[in-house]
Amino acid sequence: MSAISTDLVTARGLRKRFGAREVLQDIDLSVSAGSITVILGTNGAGKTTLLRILGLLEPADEGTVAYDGIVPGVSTVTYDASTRNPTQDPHYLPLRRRMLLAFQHPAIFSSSVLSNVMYGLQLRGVSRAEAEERSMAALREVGIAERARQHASSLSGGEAARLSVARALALQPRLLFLDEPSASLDPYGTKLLEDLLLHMRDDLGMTAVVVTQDIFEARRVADQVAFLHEGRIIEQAPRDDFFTHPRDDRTRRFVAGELLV
Ligand SMILES: Nc1ncnc2c1ncn2[C@@H]1O[C@H](COP(=O)(O)OP(=O)(O)OP(=O)(O)O)[C@@H](O)[C@H]1O
Repeated sequence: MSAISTDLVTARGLRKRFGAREVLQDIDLSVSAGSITVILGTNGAGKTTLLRILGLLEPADEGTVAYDGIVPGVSTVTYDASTRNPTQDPHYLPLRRRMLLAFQHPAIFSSSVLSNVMYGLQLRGVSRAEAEERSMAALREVGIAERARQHASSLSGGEAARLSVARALALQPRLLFLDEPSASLDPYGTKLLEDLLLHMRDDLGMTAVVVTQDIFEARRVADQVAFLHEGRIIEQAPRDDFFTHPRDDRTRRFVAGELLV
């Protein structure tokens, strides 16, 4: 990460409610360009919902998100809660094309593994030949090139997770959102994923926001850590500060593996 870092994503005052339940409250979050920000939190804390809002898959009820320097030639794209359906709104299309969200159970199209990786590239206007070349290279990097012609629905959970990472590698989005990327990976797959994540940051200049419940994974990959608890960001800090000098007692207890009630 460069010494002078700019914030690529700045969320202010995000709130989200499902029925009577307030799932996110007054969320402020900053994501520096070229960094890996890990969102840690307990089950049901709102991590996936926050990722979906930041990734423009879900509207917030209140608040704004500024995306700086993601769309070429456009300094800032601002999202606010008056947009009811950011997924459909053409205003956000150039922004969405520069972002990729990868979920624990990736959306898999009913076609070959290779086509699943190529799809995003072709959607963005990359020629078929180049898309195939980049996709095969990505599948080799994640270790499932021999599955390229196989039907994607026949992949195991861990292989599907690798397919998600291959999509990111092939596409090289400016901003990558990963939801519990190593949840179904074996130790070798987890190491591969974490190494690729660091490679994407260091060599490809990508910025990532990673949701996990695994504090050890956060220690290994994070530049910044945000702790989300019961819909609120309790603390956001550089990794070492977060783990060695947590400011909030709930963060200290979470990091120590204690039950938060
Ligand atoms: N579409 C929805 N409709 C109603 N409630 C929802 C919806 N999506 C999420 N929730 C609720 O919002 C809360 C936060 O869910 P979310 O998936 O964001 O949490 P999480 O931190 O990712 O949890 P986990 O670690 O268990 O995956 C949960 O109580 C969940 O039941």
